[in-house]
Amino acid sequence: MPDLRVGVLGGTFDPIHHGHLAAASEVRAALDLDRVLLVPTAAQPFKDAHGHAPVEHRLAMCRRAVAEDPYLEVSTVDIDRGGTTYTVDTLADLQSQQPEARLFFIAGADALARLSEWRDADRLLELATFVAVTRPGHVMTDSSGAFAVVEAPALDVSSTDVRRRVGEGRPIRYLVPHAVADYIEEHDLYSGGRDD
Ligand SMILES: Nc1ncnc2c1ncn2[C@@H]1O[C@H](COP(=O)(O)OP(=O)(O)OP(=O)(O)O)[C@@H](O)[C@H]1O
Ligand SMILES: O=C(O)c1ccc[n+]([C@@H]2O[C@H](COP(=O)([O-])O)[C@@H](O)[C@H]2O)c1
Repeated sequence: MPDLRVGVLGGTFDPIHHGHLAAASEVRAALDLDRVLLVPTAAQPFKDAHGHAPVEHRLAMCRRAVAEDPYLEVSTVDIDRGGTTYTVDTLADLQSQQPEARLFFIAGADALARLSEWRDADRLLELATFVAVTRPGHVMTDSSGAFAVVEAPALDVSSTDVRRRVGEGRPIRYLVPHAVADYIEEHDLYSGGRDD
């Protein structure tokens, strides 16, 4: 039986936006993946977890965002493990859940720029094929050829921008799925104007 080809897009997703979804969708098609898992972090090692929306909200928004795409799924592997989220653990746990899968870890150019500082950086490239996606405003720094590179649709949207807009009372429709915009409104997220 041929290997299952599974993409893994880890993220804080505070909140998930169309840049994430377009990148996941592009990589899935470009690399002929069977599916892409969106994996919300419990606590990203380089970010202050207390500054972020509670994991329940970040997870709920991810679930709403993928509801209508048969190729995208949400995995709670990092949330279930808890503590600080290290990708070396994410990949090991996903591989033991799906021994037949070949994993493709997807990250934007900004995230991969600091890959050498990630836990067990040397081992990571053995656990998955790393896929770098282009992102407006961020230069792809890797010239080692260690990553597969996929040109994502150039959507210049960030979670920081979405949070800031909500805080300023500006629209976020068309930057995030409608179901995510509705969720943010229903739960009054980000209205304090935090922009970290
Ligand atoms: N617009 C985008 N295009 C391509 N990749 C993206 C885009 N936005 C985020 N990514 C990638 O998705 C992954 C998860 O990103 P993350 O959840 O940190 O979103 P973010 O918009 O960068 O958030 P923040 O503004 O809070 O730092 C990272 O690998 C990041 O590089
Ligand atoms: O493993 C690490 O040391 C490590 C350090 C920084 C980021 N990551 C992972 O990179 C992914 C993207 O993170 P972020 O902050 O851009 O959403 C997410 O899955 C993080 O867990 C992982």
